[in-house]
Amino acid sequence: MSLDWQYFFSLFTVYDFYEACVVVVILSVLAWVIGAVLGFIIACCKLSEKKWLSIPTSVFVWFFRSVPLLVVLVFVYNMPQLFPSTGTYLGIPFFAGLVSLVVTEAAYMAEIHRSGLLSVAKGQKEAGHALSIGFFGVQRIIIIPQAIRVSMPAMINEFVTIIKLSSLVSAISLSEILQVGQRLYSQNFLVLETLLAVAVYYVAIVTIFSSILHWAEKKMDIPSRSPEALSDEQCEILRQQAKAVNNTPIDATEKGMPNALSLRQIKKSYGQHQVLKGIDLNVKPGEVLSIIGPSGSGKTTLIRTINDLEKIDNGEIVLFGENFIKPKQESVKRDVYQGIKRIGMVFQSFNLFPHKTVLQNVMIAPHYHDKNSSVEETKAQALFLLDRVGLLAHAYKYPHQLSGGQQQRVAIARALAMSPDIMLFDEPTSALDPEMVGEVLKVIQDLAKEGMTMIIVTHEMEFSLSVSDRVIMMEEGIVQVDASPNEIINNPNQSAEFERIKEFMGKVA
Ligand SMILES: Nc1ncnc2c1ncn2[C@@H]1O[C@H](COP(=O)(O)OP(=O)(O)OP(=O)(O)O)[C@@H](O)[C@H]1O
Repeated sequence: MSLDWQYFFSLFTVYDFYEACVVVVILSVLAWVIGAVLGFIIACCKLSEKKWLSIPTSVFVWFFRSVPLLVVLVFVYNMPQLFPSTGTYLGIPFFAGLVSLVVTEAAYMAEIHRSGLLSVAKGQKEAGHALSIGFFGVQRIIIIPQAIRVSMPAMINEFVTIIKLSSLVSAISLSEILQVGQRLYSQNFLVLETLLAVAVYYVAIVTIFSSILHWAEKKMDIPSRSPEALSDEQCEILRQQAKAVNNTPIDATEKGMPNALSLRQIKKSYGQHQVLKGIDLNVKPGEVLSIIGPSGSGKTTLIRTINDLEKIDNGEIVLFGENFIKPKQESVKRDVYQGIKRIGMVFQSFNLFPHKTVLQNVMIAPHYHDKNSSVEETKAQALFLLDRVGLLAHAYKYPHQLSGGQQQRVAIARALAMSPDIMLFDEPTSALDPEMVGEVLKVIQDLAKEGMTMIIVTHEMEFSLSVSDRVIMMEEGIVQVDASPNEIINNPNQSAEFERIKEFMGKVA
């Protein structure tokens, strides 16, 4: 027996096949898009801490991933027997097929989106929070674009699966490609030739759409983008556009000026482990404070409480005499967000947004908060800040194209873009190679000279002595020493505490 090739080729002129192809494409695209959106909502609910959201959605995913599509399909198509009012839509094979594909795909897509969302580093959310961007803003601008990039290859794969699964809808008499083929071979019994043609139609659809989606995926692939550094001439043009950010330091000598920060009896525990044991600390406007101490003494935890990245259990933090942070149950969201806006934070691991250019990273917070400013205005100020940290030439690069030191300088510019009254630095040089430490410390030093109020957690002992007005040494969750660099170095009263801090500094340096 041999195949009837003439008949096989004639099947590519059958109009019904082309009509069926359109049905398959519309059904698949709709199922993919609706499934992706629904799947995203389900993934967010599944990740929620609220049990009434996470439990039902987990059950939904578990159920529809377990039941074969064919069963869902036949069940949905026959649903009007149970609920006659649904017959208007579910009695139509196309709608019954679409509903079945959507619920099944939503369950699969939810798992794809969940892994995408989980893949976005925790630091990204924290960086958004530190820029006082609200929950939905963080999701929209920072988390979702990154999660979708991670999910994209699996989602493309899912589209191919949907196209193939759409052939099952022939079971409820939808006139799709397989059904047209079945109709033909039931008349002439040329089964193999017809199924071969059916396969070619499916392969063609899958190939065309996979190519389009792979092209889109490539367009979204940030690591493959590598914009060049700008030339001196290009930098000069940008420099002309740059506009100074109005960041006049607060006049500390002004009469009646309250403390920039007052920490009162701050306590914080992780489970049974009390990390902060009642910290009292006042920081005057314009003061530079370094926090040093052995590993695990609570330095990072303390600085993170100052912009609400860690909740406090007890005490309060007052910002320029105004209510700011209180324990969770007493906390006023508005006070917290208003306060965070006045504080810039620089993290050990930079936490730049990898899907945004250097310039966009710096523009993101002012653009989000100041709806009255034009994009040009925000851009001009961002260019000014980038020039100030020596990175104007890298404005259009992505974070992955920069060295650690450069990334940290962008992070400083990003924090300064909010015109903060206080800057917090959490071990800003710990993740850097030794040769890059200097360039970051220089930027911090310049800020200190300009009168910026700063709290710096650092292991750079010499730097802390040279740049700070006061050095705080923490040990086991309490402030052991609070003194000026001069007192520490000269120790005029032969204080045992200062000897201890000198000994510690000697060991670390
Ligand atoms: N999210 C957390 N959950 C549980 N324990 C934590 C958490 N974060 C910090 N800790 C614990 O709190 C203590 C203080 O940690 P912290 O990071 O504040 O110390 P550190 O002084 O900054 O140390 P290092 O200099 O090594 O960064 C440590 O014992 C740490 O294990």
